[in-house]
Amino acid sequence: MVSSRPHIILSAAISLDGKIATITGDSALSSKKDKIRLHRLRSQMDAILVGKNTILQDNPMLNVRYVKGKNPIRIVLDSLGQIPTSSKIIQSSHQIPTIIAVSKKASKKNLANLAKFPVDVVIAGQNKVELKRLLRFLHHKKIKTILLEGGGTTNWDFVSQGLVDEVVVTVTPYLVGGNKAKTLVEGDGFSKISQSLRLNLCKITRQNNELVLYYN
Ligand SMILES: NC(=O)c1ccc[n+]([C@@H]2O[C@H](COP(=O)([O-])OP(=O)(O)OC[C@H]3O[C@@H](n4cnc5c(N)ncnc54)[C@H](O)[C@@H]3O)[C@@H](O)[C@H]2O)c1
Ligand SMILES: Nc1nc(=O)c(N)c(NC[C@H](O)[C@H](O)[C@H](O)COP(=O)(O)O)[nH]1
Repeated sequence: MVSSRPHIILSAAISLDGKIATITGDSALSSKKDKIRLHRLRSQMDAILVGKNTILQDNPMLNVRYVKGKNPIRIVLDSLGQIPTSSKIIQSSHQIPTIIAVSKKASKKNLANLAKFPVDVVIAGQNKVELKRLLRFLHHKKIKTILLEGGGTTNWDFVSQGLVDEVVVTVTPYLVGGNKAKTLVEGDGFSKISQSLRLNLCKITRQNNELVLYYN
């Protein structure tokens, strides 16, 4: 069957207790070896997608720098178009193609600020970004594969709509606790295990103190 949307791989590092960051938002969980593995995976993807909070918290580059390889297109979900133009992703948009997906709720002022940079602003949805609509657009733009790099809120949006095809999770040797610390998948959650997304474990690799789990 020919798919009408990109293939989506959810990727993250988690603590042993399933968190993707501490209560203060510190997400430096991966070892250097894991970052090298992640960047190799990034270089094989057409695009990387994250939610706005990950940009605010981590100010990531979302590029390939620990290995040689091509940079994927970067996509940020940001309903209101509030991402600061001082963020690394906007500041480096001259070098790496960058898409900001917003809804019709984004203010003219925010859109005008973004328009000062060579970012592609895509309006897809009334209040939030309608993921299926955005994915259709990306598919037309020849984006066949997306690495979904969180955070937990964005992961839930994709999981709850049946839009995750694979999961690659690095289990790191930390117990961080905190009932408000973000977990791999946030949102309302499924009520029943029988309704939740069930995957098949297809590969495990060990990197010293970490395990990388591959599910599809
Ligand atoms: N350990 C890891 O692998 C990893 C990976 C990514 C992020 N993180 C951490 O996760 C935390 C952030 O996670 P989070 O759950 O707070 O936020 P998030 O990064 O998922 O961003 C959520 C925001 O993205 C936007 N968004 C999401 N879905 C949208 C949609 N459908 N339409 C429009 N906008 C949408 C909204 O503004 C929403 O508030 C940070 O602390 C970050 O460090 C960790
Ligand atoms: N595999 C993985 N291990 C981590 O320890 C971690 N924090 C992330 N998190 C993904 C998230 O998107 C981060 O913001 C980027 O990993 C930072 O991205 P850059 O290095 O600046 O490209 N992913």
